[in-house]
Formats: sequence, C-alpha cells, structure tokens
Amino acid sequence: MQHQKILILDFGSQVTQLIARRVREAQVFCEVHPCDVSEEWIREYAKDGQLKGVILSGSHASVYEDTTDKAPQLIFDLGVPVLGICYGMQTMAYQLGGKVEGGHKREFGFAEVRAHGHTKLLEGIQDFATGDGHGMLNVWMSHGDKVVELPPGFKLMASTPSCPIAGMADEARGFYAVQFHPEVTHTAQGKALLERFVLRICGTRADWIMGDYIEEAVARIREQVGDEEVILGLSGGVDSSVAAALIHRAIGDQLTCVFVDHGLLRLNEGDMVMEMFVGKLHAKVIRADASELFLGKLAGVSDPEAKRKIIGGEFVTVFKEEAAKLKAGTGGHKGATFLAQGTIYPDVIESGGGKSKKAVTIKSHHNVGGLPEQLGLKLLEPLRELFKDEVRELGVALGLPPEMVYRHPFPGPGLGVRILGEVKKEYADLLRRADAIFIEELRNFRDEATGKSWYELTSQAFTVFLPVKSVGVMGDGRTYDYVVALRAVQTSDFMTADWAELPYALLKKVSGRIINEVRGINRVTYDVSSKPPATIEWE
Ligand SMILES: Nc1ncnc2c1ncn2[C@@H]1O[C@H](COP(=O)(O)OP(=O)(O)OP(=O)(O)O)[C@@H](O)[C@H]1O
Ligand SMILES: O=c1[nH]c(=O)c2[nH+]cn([C@@H]3O[C@H](COP(=O)(O)O)[C@@H](O)[C@H]3O)c2[nH]1
Ligand SMILES: NC(=O)CC[C@H](N)C(=O)O
Ligand SMILES: [Mg+2]
Repeated sequence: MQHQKILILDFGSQVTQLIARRVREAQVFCEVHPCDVSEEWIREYAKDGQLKGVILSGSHASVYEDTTDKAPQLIFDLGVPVLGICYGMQTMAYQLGGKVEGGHKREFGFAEVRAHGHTKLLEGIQDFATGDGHGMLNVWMSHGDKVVELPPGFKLMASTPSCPIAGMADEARGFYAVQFHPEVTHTAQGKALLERFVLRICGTRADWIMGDYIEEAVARIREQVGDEEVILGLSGGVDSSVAAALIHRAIGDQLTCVFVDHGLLRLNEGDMVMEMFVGKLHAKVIRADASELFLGKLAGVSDPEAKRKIIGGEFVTVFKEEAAKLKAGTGGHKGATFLAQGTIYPDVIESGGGKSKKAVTIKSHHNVGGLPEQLGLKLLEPLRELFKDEVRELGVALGLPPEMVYRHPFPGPGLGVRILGEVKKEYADLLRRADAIFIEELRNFRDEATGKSWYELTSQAFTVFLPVKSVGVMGDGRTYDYVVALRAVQTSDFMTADWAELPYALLKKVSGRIINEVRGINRVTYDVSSKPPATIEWE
C-alpha cells in the first residue's frame, strides 16, 4: 500500500526528530530530509502524488545572513500546505517577501500566545481564554530573531507581548507558520496543532498503524529477498529481536540468526534468547559460544577503549566465521546473500544528510557496521523507517513478549564495559547475579502515583562491578570483598540523562539482597551522576 506522506525539511534544529514523532503519533507517515535537497529531488519525491504537506524545522541560524540555508523555493509552488516552525517561519517570511530582524532579546522558555483572527490551524485550540474571550496557548519558545513584517498575502495568526508576529498564515495558499515549537511537550496543544495540520489542513490519510504495517513489511521483505538466504546478528536487544521476528514471519527458514555469546551477557540471557527464538518462534539460530575466546583476548587488558576495540574486533571475526560456514553451503544452505540489521530511523537520520555534527569520539560504539562490504552481502534493514516506540509496537504485534520488547537497551560489548578495568570470568559471574537482583527489584517496586514499576520509570538501569575491595563485617566475622555501583537513569534520547531518584526503600532492599545473596560483594553504592558530564555506562 502507498502511504500518503509529509516531508519534514531539517534546518538543523535539536528537536526536528520530535516533529516527526508527533506526526507519526497522528498515524501519518513522514520523513525527515536535509533542507538543502535539490529541486530535482523534490520533484521526484512528489511525483507519485502522495506528498500532502511540508514542514520546515527550526535552526540555530539566522535567515538574514547570506550564508544560511533557505527552503528550496519549489516547495512553495507544489500546491501543498507548508508549516514553518521557528526558523521555518522566519525563512518562509523572508523568502515570500516579509521581513525578519535579529538582535532582539532572546525569548527562551514558556510564553503565553494569543490567537488572532480565525485560522484553520488555531481555531478552537486553546489552553485558556482571556477576559475578553481570546484564546490563549501555553507554548515553548526558543528564538532571538523575529518576523517584523508579514509577507504579502499573510495575516497575523498569533502574538506575544515581546513577539507581535508569533504566527502567520496565508490560508488561500495553505501556508502556516508559528514562532513557537509545537513539537515539544511543553507546548500543551502542540500535538493537537500538528495533528490538525497534517490531518485537516493537508488532508493526509491516517494509515500509519503498526498492526497493519506487518503485512506491508512482510510483502516488501519477500519481494526483496526472493528465494535467497539471509543472516542476522541477534543480540537479544530490542531492535535485532524485532527485526528477526519480522523477517522470520516473512521468509521463515530462509533466515538464519547468529547469536554471539561473548560471555558478557546478563544472567540467563543466552538461554532466554534461545528459548524465545528457537523454542517459541521456531527460528533458526546459531548460538556461537565464544566466551572463552573473548575472555582470553581480554585477559590483562584494562584500558576501556582497548577493551571495546577487542570486543568489536572479535565480534566481527566470530560473525564472519559463522557467515562463511553458511556460505560454504553446509547443512543444505545455498549460502546467505543478505545481511539483515536492526537499523532504526534515528540511526538513519543521525548518520545521513551530511548534517550530522559529529564531534570527538567519547566512546567507540560497537556495532556490525562495515560488515556487509567485508562479507560481500547485500543489506536488509526492514526497520529503517521506524522510531524505537514504533519498533516496540511492531514487536508486540508480532507476538514477542512485552518483557523483551520493553527492555532497557543493552550495549553490544555487554558486561565488558560494566566491569571496570580488566575483565575476568569471576567478576562477570558476580556482576550477573548482583545485576539480576537489581533488575528484579526494579520490576517489583511500583510508584504509587503512576502505578508503574521503577523498571518502566527508568530508561536504563544496571549494575557496575568495581574491582576494589572494602572491609565489612558479616556474622561477627571480617569480610574483605568487592564493591558494586547501581546505575539508573532517565532520559528520552540517551544523549543527556538524569540519575533516577529511586525510592530509598528500593535501594535498601537491593543492597540488602545483593550483600546477603552474592558472596564476594560486601558493599553497594548508588551512582548520582548525570550525563553530561558523566556518561551512562562507566566505560
Ligand atoms: N551478542 C550479539 N550477537 C549477535 N549480534 C549482536 C550481538 N550484540 C550486538 N549485535 C548486533 O549489533 C547490533 C547493534 O546492537 P544494539 O545494542 O545497538 O541493538 P540491539 O541490541 O538490537 O537493540 P538494543 O538497542 O535494544 O540493545 C544488533 O542489532 C545486532 O545485530
Ligand atoms: O550498542 C551499543 N554499543 C556500544 O558500544 C555502546 N556503548 C554505550 N552504549 C549505549 O549507548 C547509550 C549511551 O551510552 P553512554 O552515555 O555510556 O555513551 C546507553 O544506552 C549505552 O548503554 C552502547 N550501545
Ligand atoms: N529555534 C529556532 O529556530 C531559532 C531561529 C533563529 N536562530 C532565532 O534565533 O530566532
Ligand atoms: Mg543491544
């Protein structure tokens, strides 16, 4: 099925992805592309008649400077509605004959916006009304420049005391713009406003529904793969698990999963993954038990980056070996010609478009990128247009258990980056048991106000092994044992994170259980560092 679509042009705002999230929540398909796509590209993109509207994002730049990006002029001639947000509004004004000025006081944070006149966008949407009956919106602003003169054909749609033109519209042409940010949750009516733009003003069909999407994705995978074979690196994490379940639904035994057990998995994780995929889904999974290999290579190495490089390197070696066995045609295999990956949409946006602002390497993230070239395999990435929430919904619709789909992410190098310094099997065994207790209690403890468990209320939680010993007393005897740190964070994007204010009763229970049940650990600490300046993982 062809989905109607909304095009979001990204001028480099920090929150462009949120625009796409909000539009998807309205069950409308949309894509983010860099603002400097060529007119030729746009024509091609709109050719099938499915493009129903365009949204222009914010930016750190100022439109009146010669060097800054402008919207491709063509989008104003496509005959579809356009919504400008912040910089998007400013560039719309500037390009269509209005005036934008800078040098004003920066307006950052909450503002009350007054709606003027009647426009299809704001009519009837309000948080409260003034004494004289005007609709008011509580919004979030982040700008220094402003539109000071409307372009011809536009009327005033919204204002604040410090920003007299905070919204404008030319309804005949379907052009709307707001200086505030409807995509952030601080703008109370923002979701309603974006929903109204895409559904009512653009008239887009609300047909982006994960339950229905399965059928579509399955058909596409079948068409792409034909009768060839596929291999996939299965980690037990969310993305690779959902990708595996989806591809398995499409092509059954033509899929072989390779699950590398590097000896740095969580308690019973390997068995759980096998039980789920082999026991329940009847998928073909090769469990490569490489723990001795990994632990052997890691012996004596304590530098975090060196450890990451070793794990990443050995991972590729093991994966290649297993893939080569399949290629050799053993066990009735014709040999895999596709490598499947659980790449999701944020990965695509962040790495594409030439707009990514890559800075210094803080950590070398492990992944299987680069493998296809070395292996001479074609890529199969069925999740590359989905956000994490959508991947999770899809996983549930595919019948994966919610505990698996709503798991916290787990880094590829696993416990290797949660055992500080040199990795030893003894340490990994202690850490696994302590970590399992922490996670179990996070699932048990519920927050009274929300009814949610603390596992649900945190984005990522785990235990870190510190290879230092401290003195304790147990049963009147002296102990001299290891220390662990508990880490629990709340974050929406993992780029920044706050340490979670876990209830004392929960921390008390966890520390009591770990010290009593895990012989070898006699002290538990709680990590109260936010990111930045700390990172989520300790290495
Ligand atoms: N132990 C493993 N065995 C096989 N493949 C792995 C393993 N660990 C990681 N991978 C591969 O590396 C990819 C990237 O890992 P990453 O942790 O980013 O994603 P994930 O595990 O699928 O999901 P999540 O973000 O929930 O952890 C995985 O999709 C998987 O293909
Ligand atoms: O697949 C992965 N391979 C890695 O090498 C890796 N290192 C960190 N992480 C995860 O990334 C998020 C941010 O972590 P940091 O704040 O520690 O950089 C957190 O969710 C981390 O768990 C990794 N994930
Ligand atoms: N968030 C934005 O899009 C800001 C636009 C522009 N840089 C300003 O300061 O007004
Ligand atoms: Mg993972």
